[in-house]
Amino acid sequence: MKKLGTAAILAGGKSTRMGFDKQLLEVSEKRLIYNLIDKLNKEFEEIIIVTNSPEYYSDSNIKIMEDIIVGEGPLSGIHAGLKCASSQFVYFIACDMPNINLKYIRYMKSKIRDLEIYAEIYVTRCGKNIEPFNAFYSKDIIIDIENNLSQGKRSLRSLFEKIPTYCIEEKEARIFSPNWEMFLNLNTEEDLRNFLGK
Ligand SMILES: Nc1nc2c(ncn2[C@@H]2O[C@H](COP(=O)(O)OP(=O)(O)OP(=O)(O)O)[C@@H](O)[C@H]2O)c(=O)[nH]1
Ligand SMILES: [Mg+2]
Repeated sequence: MKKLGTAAILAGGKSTRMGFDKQLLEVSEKRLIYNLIDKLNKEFEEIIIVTNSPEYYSDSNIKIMEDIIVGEGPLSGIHAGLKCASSQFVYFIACDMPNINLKYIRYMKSKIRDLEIYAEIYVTRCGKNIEPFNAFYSKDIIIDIENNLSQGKRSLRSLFEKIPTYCIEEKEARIFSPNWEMFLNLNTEEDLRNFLGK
């Protein structure tokens, strides 16, 4: 199996804070998710959208995957993305993250390929927290996600605590994205207005 090569976009959330389905977000009259796909195509051979509304994507040749364990939040999406992926590690991004940074993706890939450490998740630290997206997860953790969800553990944090996780330090990541724009996510209408400069 190839080590790298698959990217997955999570697009199956409830968008409660935004008030409309975020997978339909538009920037300059183009659907944001298609911008993400165009960029990811430069760095990945396989792109998967994990959504529960496949009808939104009839016009595209990307892979569409629906949640297998439905209704458990981001872990549902990561689980389905990993199941569907043909590479060992999968890059995950959320459909509301407009600033994909290809240089940082390449940097993370080089860590996965070249570091002589064992990790199944590659994420970035931000203060005391961990950024769950713009990150890589291994197919080997599918079973751990299933175990967590069967015990009602829906948080990504409980996953990071139990699985060998490599954290890129905030200082290191800021070299690529000084204002942390590569982790920006548009959760509310205000976030969207600020992003569009309106
Ligand atoms: N496939 C899938 N993706 C999900 C699910 N829940 C959240 N996501 C995705 O995970 C990412 C981060 O989630 P949030 O930003 O909290 O999105 P959300 O849950 O739709 O928004 P809120 O309801 O406002 O919290 C987004 O890309 C969501 O689409 C789910 O149950 N399935
Ligand atoms: Mg969000």
